[in-house]
This record gives sequence, C-alpha cells and structure tokens, in this order.
Amino acid sequence: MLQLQKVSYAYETERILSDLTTTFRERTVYSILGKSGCGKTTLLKLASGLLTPTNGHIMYDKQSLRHPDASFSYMFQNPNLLPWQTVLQNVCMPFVIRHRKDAMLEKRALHLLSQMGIGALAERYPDELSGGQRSRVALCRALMTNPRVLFLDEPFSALDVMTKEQLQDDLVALVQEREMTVIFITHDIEEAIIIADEIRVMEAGRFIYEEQNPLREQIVRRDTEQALSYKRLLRSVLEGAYA
Ligand SMILES: Nc1ncnc2c1ncn2[C@@H]1O[C@H](COP(=O)(O)OP(=O)(O)OP(=O)(O)O)[C@@H](O)[C@H]1O
Repeated sequence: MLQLQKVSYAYETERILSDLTTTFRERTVYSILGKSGCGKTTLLKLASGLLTPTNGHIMYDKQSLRHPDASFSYMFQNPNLLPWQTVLQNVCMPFVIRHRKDAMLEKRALHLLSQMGIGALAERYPDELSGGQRSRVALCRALMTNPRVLFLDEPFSALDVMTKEQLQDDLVALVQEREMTVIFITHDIEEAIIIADEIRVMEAGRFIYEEQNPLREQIVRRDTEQALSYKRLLRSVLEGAYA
C-alpha cells in the first residue's frame, strides 16, 4: 500500500537515508526501533509526505505521494493540543481545519473520549489535564478522521511506566477495532512487542531486522518468558546496531 522505492534523503550535506526500498502493508501495525539519530523520524516524515525524498519515489496506492494524504493521521511525542480550546474542541480540530462539520462530529468525539476513559474531561482545557490525559486527547484527535494510516512518533515516551502501559493497551484495542496501518516509532523494546504485528530495527538509515512479531497472535503479557526472551533477542539486535 505504501512503498518507498530507492529513497534517499539528506539534510543539506548529511545523508540520512540511502536507496531505501521498503513496503508498508494494509492493516498492519509496524514498530520501528533504532538508536537515536539513525533516521526513524526522517523515515516517518518521508513515508507520510511531510518531507520529499532527495532521490527515489514514495508510492501510496500506486500513486506518487507528493504531500500528506487526507487518509493519514499523526501523533507525536508532544501532544500539541491548543491550550485555548477545550478537550472536545481539540479532538474535533481536524474537521475544523478541513472546514467540514457535521452533526455527528461532537457525538463521535465524545464516544472516542469515553472509549479512552476521559469522557468526563470533555469541557476541560489542556492545562487542566495530566500528561497521560493529554496523550489520550491527542490519540482521540488522531483517530477522529478514521485514518487509514496512523503515524506515531514516540507518542508515549514522556509518560510514567504505568500510564504508558495503559495507553499501549488502549492503543492495541483501538487499532483492533479499525482497519488501519500503524507506523509506530519507539525506543522501548517492550512497547514495540506489545503494539506491533511486525518489528523493524533501523541502523544508519536502513533496516537491519524486519520480522513478524512472533507474539502478535496472543494477548501479550509483558512478564511472560516468551515476551522476555523476545525482548532479549531484540536487545541483542539493537546492541549490534550500537556496537
Ligand atoms: N531538520 C534537520 N536539519 C538537519 N539535520 C537534521 C534535521 N532533522 C534531523 N536531522 C539529523 O538527521 C539525523 C536523523 O534524525 P532523525 O530525527 O530522523 O533520527 P531518529 O532516529 O528519529 O532519532 P531520535 O530517536 O533521537 O528521535 C540526525 O543526525 C539528526 O541530527
């Protein structure tokens, strides 16, 4: 569905990606791990049309991708909520930007907020929320348009462990209800395992590991021997990238 064909990218003289060819399939959740500075965010920005390759092509449904598609949605580490708008208004924001309104909009936003356990906060302002609640609002906003591809760049990395684990579980449940492709960047091996159908490890702008998550058909418990042993394997791949 989303294909990078011999994509290269350089910021001025610094070449980050070189001739990268890869595919992201329909209705698949990808976690991308990799050490800091290896090019994960650059890849995400290219795949989502926020950056244009220096060389090569990005194809979305066999058409050349020249700018972000309306079927894409994003969530970054910083929730980026508008402080002067209520939670409900923030969640409805993608439709305000697109000058589209319909009677069902608020109803849908309220439904999503209650699915995320924050329905009661709809009239609050962002500075009246905890970090975890702000991330939940940002996730609801990203899902409001029913995206076909959701790009997530370390969305939970600033949260405490328990809040992060709850959000990971909520994300998994929300994704299962929808037919979505998710491209999820993280530094956290356990998070990658909990979320993904397929795990990729990046090093210096290329993938050095691309495998189906062997635990994906199960309800993954973080502390099982299987999860811990897969975590060890991924750690050794990452350590190779750091060597
Ligand atoms: N706007 C920019 N201008 C110049 N160089 C940049 C810019 N953005 C990123 N870089 C450089 O490109 C390289 C890759 O950055 P990128 O953000 O893609 O890495 P990353 O793997 O996402 O890192 P992290 O895990 O730390 O977020 C880094 O060396 C970074 O300094």
